[in-house]
Amino acid sequence: MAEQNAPIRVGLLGAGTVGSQTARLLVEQKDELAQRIGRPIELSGIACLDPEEVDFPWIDRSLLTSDTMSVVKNADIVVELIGGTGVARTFVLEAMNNGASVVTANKALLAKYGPELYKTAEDNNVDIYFEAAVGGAIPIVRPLRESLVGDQVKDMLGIVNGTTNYILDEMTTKGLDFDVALKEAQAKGYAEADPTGDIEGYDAANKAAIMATLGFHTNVGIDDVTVEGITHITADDIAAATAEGKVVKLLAVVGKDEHGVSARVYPALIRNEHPLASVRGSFNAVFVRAEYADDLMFYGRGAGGAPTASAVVGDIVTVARHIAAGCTGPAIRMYNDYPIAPLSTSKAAFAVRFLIHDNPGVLAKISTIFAKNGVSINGVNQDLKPTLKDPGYDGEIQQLRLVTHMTDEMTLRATVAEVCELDCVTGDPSIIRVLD
Ligand SMILES: NC(=O)C1=CN([C@@H]2O[C@H](COP(=O)(O)OP(=O)(O)OC[C@H]3O[C@@H](n4cnc5c(N)ncnc54)[C@H](O)[C@@H]3O)[C@@H](O)[C@H]2O)C=CC1
Ligand SMILES: N[C@@H](CC=O)C(=O)O
Ligand code: NA
Repeated sequence: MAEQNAPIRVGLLGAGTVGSQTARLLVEQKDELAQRIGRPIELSGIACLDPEEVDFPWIDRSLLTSDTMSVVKNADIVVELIGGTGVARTFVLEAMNNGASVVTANKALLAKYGPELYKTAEDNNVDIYFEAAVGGAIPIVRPLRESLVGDQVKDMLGIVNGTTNYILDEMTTKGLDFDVALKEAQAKGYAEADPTGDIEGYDAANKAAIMATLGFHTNVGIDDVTVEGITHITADDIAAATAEGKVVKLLAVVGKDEHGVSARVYPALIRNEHPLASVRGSFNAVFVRAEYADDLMFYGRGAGGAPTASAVVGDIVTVARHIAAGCTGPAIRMYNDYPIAPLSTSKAAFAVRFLIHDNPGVLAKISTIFAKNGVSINGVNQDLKPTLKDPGYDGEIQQLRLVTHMTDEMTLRATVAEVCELDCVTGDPSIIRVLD
C-alpha cells in the first residue's frame, strides 16, 4: 500500500527557458496534480550545467546538481529539457534502459534518433512522450498519436516555428530589421540555443519529420526533409508581398502521394485572407486533412517557457497516471516503409525576384528563357532601385518580379539559374513559393 502511494519521482534535466518553467508548474500545482494523478509527484532532482546560475524562487536549491546521470538514475520519469542530439540521447536512452519513462521537448533528438528511442521505450515497457516537441503548447502530437489513430491522415500544413513567425511578423507589421526581430525572439525565449536552426528552417524541419512519422506511421528523419529557411527574405520581399495583399510565412508541408511521403519546409507567400496569414508573433498553427475527420486546425503558442512547460507538464501527468495504473501509453510503431518522394515531383507557383540592368530588351531576354523552359509567367512588375549599383555598369538597377503559374520546382530553379547567367542580371535572385 505504501508503495502504491509513494511519490512518483520526476528528474528534470535542464533548468533553462523550458526547464525552469516546468519546475514552476510542478511546484505551484503540486497538490492539484497529485489529485489528477491519484498519487503525489515530487521533483527528485534538477540537473543543469551550472547550478550557481539558476535562481528561481520556486526552485529548491538543494535539488540542483551538475551530476546529470545521478538525476537520471533516481527518477521514475526523466524530463529531458537540455536540447540537441548529443548528451540528451545518452541520458534519454540510459533513463529508459533503467526503467524510467521519458518526457522530452527535444524535436532535434526525435527527428534524428526517433526509431531508436521509440524502440527502446517499447523494449523496456516505458513511455516516451513529447507533446512540446511540435507546436509548443498546441496539442498536436497527441491528436496524431492517439485521437486520429482511427483515421488516415492525408496531409498537413502549418507554421511550426515561433521564432521565424515572430521575425516575419515584426518585419511585416513594424518594419523591423531581421536582426533586431531575431534578438527580440531570443530575449523572449522563443529561439533555440543556437538560433541558426530556427532561421535556416531546421527546427521546423525537425517538427515536419515528427509530424510525417506520426501521421503516416513510417520513418521520416531530418535528412528526409527538404529545408529552406528565411535568411534570404528581404524587406523588399516583404514590401512586395504587402503591396499584393500577401504575407510571407515559413511553412512545414507534409504529404503523401503516389511518389511517396514528402516533408518540406519553405517560406511562402500567402493571401491575407488565408487563415495562416492571421497567425501572428510566436503563435503556431497546423492544418491536418484526414480521410474521415476532414479538415482539422490546431492553433496556439508555439514557443516560450510557460506555454512549452504546459505541454511538458501535461505529458508528465499522463505518464505519471500510467505509472500509477501500472501501464504505458501506445507505442510508436512505424509499420509502413514509404519512400521519400523526390524533389523532382514538387510543383508550385513561384514569385521570383531578379536585379537587372535598366536597359531596353532585358525583360524580353528573361521571358524568352522562361518560355524556352516551359515556365509560364502569370504576372510581372518592375521598380527602380536607385540605391543599388552593379560594379562595372553605369546605369540604374531595376528590381524585376515575376510570378509563375504552377510549375515544377526543378525546372523553375534551372530556369532562374540560366537567367542569372545573363550579363544584364546582377546579385542573387529570390525565389518564394506562392500558396493558392
Ligand atoms: N524555448 C522554447 O520555446 C522551446 C524549446 N523546446 C525545446 O526544449 C529544450 C530546451 O530548450 P530551452 O529551455 O529553450 O533551452 P535552454 O538553453 O534555455 O536550456 C537548456 C538547459 O540545459 C542545461 N544543460 C545543458 N547541458 C546539460 C547537461 N549535460 N546536463 C544537464 N543539463 C544541461 C543548461 O544548463 C540549461 O539549463 C530543447 O530541446 C528545445 O528545442 C521546445 C519547444 C519550445
Ligand atoms: N525555437 C522554437 C521553439 C519551439 O519549438 C521555435 O521558435 O518555435
Ligand atoms: Na505541442
